[in-house]
Amino acid sequence: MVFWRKGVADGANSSALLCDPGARPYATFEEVGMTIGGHQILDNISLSLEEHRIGVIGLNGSGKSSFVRLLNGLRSPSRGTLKLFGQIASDVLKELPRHVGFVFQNPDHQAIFPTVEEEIAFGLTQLGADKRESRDQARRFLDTHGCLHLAGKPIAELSEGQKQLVCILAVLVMKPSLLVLDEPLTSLDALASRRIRHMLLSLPQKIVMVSHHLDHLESFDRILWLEDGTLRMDGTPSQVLPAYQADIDRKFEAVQEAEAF
Ligand SMILES: Nc1ncnc2c1ncn2[C@@H]1O[C@H](COP(=O)(O)OP(=O)(O)OP(=O)(O)O)[C@@H](O)[C@H]1O
Repeated sequence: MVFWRKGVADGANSSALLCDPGARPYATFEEVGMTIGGHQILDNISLSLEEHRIGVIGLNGSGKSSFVRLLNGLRSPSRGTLKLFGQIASDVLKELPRHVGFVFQNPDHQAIFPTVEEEIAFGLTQLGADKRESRDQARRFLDTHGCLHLAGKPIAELSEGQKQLVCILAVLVMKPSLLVLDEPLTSLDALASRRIRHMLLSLPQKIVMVSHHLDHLESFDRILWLEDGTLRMDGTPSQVLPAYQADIDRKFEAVQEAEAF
């Protein structure tokens, strides 16, 4: 499923679209913070995003999912200024789903239609295609990606890897300029993970991907390391990944030492 807010801009009124999908940077955070229920989740994030491949890392609860949810309007800042595709994010919430495809860790949180074809077709109807046209387009799209054999299959009967692939295709069919992936490969076996990663890296779309697998991010252009809701480090994989790994090693040793006493 693709997340649409009620009244999303459709094909008929596309002249009213405000976002520039080619904007560089496509996202600008100025002292952005987020508080939910009195709990500070993100604080004082200032950065611009324009690289083709950006990885987001950090320990559990560091704010990665909250951060990437800001990019498609699933979450909103409580403080600071967030601009997406050249516009203040809160001014373009309805338009964001056409530019930002969001893939969740668990396909069961995303797929809502009974069959693969319906899941893929839904996004096309949201873009203005009629039902029949969207079904035809969905089948052609599945064919292009070597998945036509899955078209009529119930999503519930697919393997985890097939489900995740369908979720990614359901987002891609709408040709977003940015793909945001929140740990999309976690439940996949090594082969399925590698195949989907290979497919993702061959896409023309810009990608922001959360991952706990540091080796999956080695070829990326930029890594953001979040810690306790703040940006701890921002740089190339060769700068950030070893520093993050060393920090984990230090924390592990500290816990071991504390437990020894
Ligand atoms: N709706 C919410 N209400 C209250 N607290 C929340 C909410 N969503 C997230 N949090 C808290 O915000 C913090 C960051 O959560 P988030 O899911 O962004 O972290 P994460 O880095 O993605 O974690 P993980 O690696 O475990 O997925 C956590 O302490 C979490 O409990």
